[in-house]
Amino acid sequence: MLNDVKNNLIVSCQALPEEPLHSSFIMSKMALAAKQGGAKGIRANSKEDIIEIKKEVNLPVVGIIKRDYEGSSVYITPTYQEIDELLESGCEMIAMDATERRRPENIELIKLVKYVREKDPTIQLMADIATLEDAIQANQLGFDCVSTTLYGYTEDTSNKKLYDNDFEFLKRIIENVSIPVIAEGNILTPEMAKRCLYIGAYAVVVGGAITRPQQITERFSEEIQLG
Ligand SMILES: CC(=O)N[C@H](C=O)[C@@H](O)[C@H](O)[C@H](O)COP(=O)(O)O
Repeated sequence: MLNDVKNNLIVSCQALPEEPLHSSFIMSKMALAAKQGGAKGIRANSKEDIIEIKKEVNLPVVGIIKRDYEGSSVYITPTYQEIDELLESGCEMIAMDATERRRPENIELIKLVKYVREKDPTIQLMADIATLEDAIQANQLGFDCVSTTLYGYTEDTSNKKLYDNDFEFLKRIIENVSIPVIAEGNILTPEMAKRCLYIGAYAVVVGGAITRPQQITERFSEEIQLG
């Protein structure tokens, strides 16, 4: 999958149960629209959505399963259960939370990496990270790439955005790991996506700015009210 998306756009097509577009059918059409617009890969949540998306487009898919467990704030592919479901989904890459936070049942990240490698050596692994330390650890654990997905979304980084100080965090990750670094999270415009690639990101994942109309509308209505 990495070869297919190099220097290109991956569109994240996700709508959680509480969101207006929650539906595997709608996500498959979002993926089709993304493909028609030039996306070279799709990021998607849940086995059901991935299966529907795969029927509609022939693009490689980064699969995740978001699931909440009591006592852990890790929710992106947290346990073996979600990995088993993704292995059945047909996705080409699995992304998982690779932060140093405690996982459900204290499962160690390295064990999940080994599990995927044993079950299906052809599937690539993306580490969703929030700090430089997470990225370095993911590199050492043998992930195929890291993505800045969780920067700004953990207890320690909650006041941050990827685009702060001209993507300073992204630059720091690129300087310190040897695997491809994907820019993901709060990339709101084509110019920002281009800037990430110029800085040295391997590929860019854009979600809400393309596939979450409630977020897009909010930015318009806020701006109008400010005016
Ligand atoms: C933090 C978290 O749970 N991120 C999720 C990860 O899959 C998605 O909700 C995001 O849409 C995705 O990362 C793309 O980011 P953005 O929608 O900002 O372009």
